[in-house]
Amino acid sequence: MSEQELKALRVRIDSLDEKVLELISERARCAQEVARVKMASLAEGEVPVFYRPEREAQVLKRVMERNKGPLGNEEMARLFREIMSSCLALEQPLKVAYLGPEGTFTQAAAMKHFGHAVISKPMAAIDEVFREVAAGAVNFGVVPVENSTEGAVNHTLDSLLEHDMVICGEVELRIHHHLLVGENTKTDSISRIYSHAQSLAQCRKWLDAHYPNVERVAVSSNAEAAKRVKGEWNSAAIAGDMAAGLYGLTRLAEKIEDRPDNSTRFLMIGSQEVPPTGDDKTSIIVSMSNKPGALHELLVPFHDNGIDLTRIETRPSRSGKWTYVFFIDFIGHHRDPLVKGVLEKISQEAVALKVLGSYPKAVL
Ligand SMILES: O=C(O)C(=O)C[C@]1(C(=O)O)C=C[C@@H](O)C=C1
Repeated sequence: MSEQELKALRVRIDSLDEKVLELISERARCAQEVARVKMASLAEGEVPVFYRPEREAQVLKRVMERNKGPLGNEEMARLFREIMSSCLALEQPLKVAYLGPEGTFTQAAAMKHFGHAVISKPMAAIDEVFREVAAGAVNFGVVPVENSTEGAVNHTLDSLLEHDMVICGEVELRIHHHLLVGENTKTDSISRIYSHAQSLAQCRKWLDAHYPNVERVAVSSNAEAAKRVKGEWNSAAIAGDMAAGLYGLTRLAEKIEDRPDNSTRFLMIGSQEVPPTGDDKTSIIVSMSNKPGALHELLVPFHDNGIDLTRIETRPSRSGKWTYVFFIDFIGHHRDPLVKGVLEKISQEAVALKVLGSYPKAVL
């Protein structure tokens, strides 16, 4: 390519950037207008709701449907995700608490869902995220709920039982783990590997094969593990890209998770009910009486109405020995007439039924 050709293409890019810039600014002014309309149409004492997850899901889906390339759908949606995040920040900067410290996969999930224009607050434990949301100190919380290799995150399920929260969104993240060391580490004398218990479990076979005699130490998060090894000489951490970058660690081995499709699903919790989008999921907790066939009774209405269950999890109930509650996720919104009917049928048989929330299926 000649210098002249390159110059001409850059002139074209400059001119396109000017147009993109003007269009993004016009969109941002439009969002400011939306905020004005929302404020103007409030009834006496009503609180404005600026964040609209159902609308955001619609915008991102539309972008993906209309995208003709060469950028991929996910890539294009990610760009629009950030534009929308900045537009929302003009209306109201969202405050989001997540399972910290900085650099956790939960932080990455929060950014994937809300974009980077939010004010984010790392919390030390899952329960603290719930308490922060319950206290109204933040608009939303982000917590992990299940991993494709290791299963349920029980702390989150138990917190959902204890607190009155609304689930208003979900996001899935591919989880890649690396073995990380600080600059002073003697790599041939590693005697200890830190990580979160779930991450150690997700890399169990790799660790058995490569570091069978090294002590595995479970800490509160993999970002915490990364933070610790920064100053230590004989230790390594298992953590992801964000933590590696944040603490300036070197990757001794990359993508060491036992399953290449290792993914984690995260929930957005808050107090805002989300209207139907036509492509939603609902999460409920049900407790049935301890009698034969109870689980069958619970599942029949779903089957009879052709409603897809996406997950069912059992946890001991807090109210009696050997009694259980079921966490169920299914396709549909609790305002859909079909779903309404199923929930009514279940509540006739159940000891207790709580709808945790209906929310758009993850777009990104
Ligand atoms: O449509 C709205 O209600 C808006 O506030 C606009 C907008 C957007 O930028 O498209 C911004 C924030 C909302 O969460 C959803 C969409």
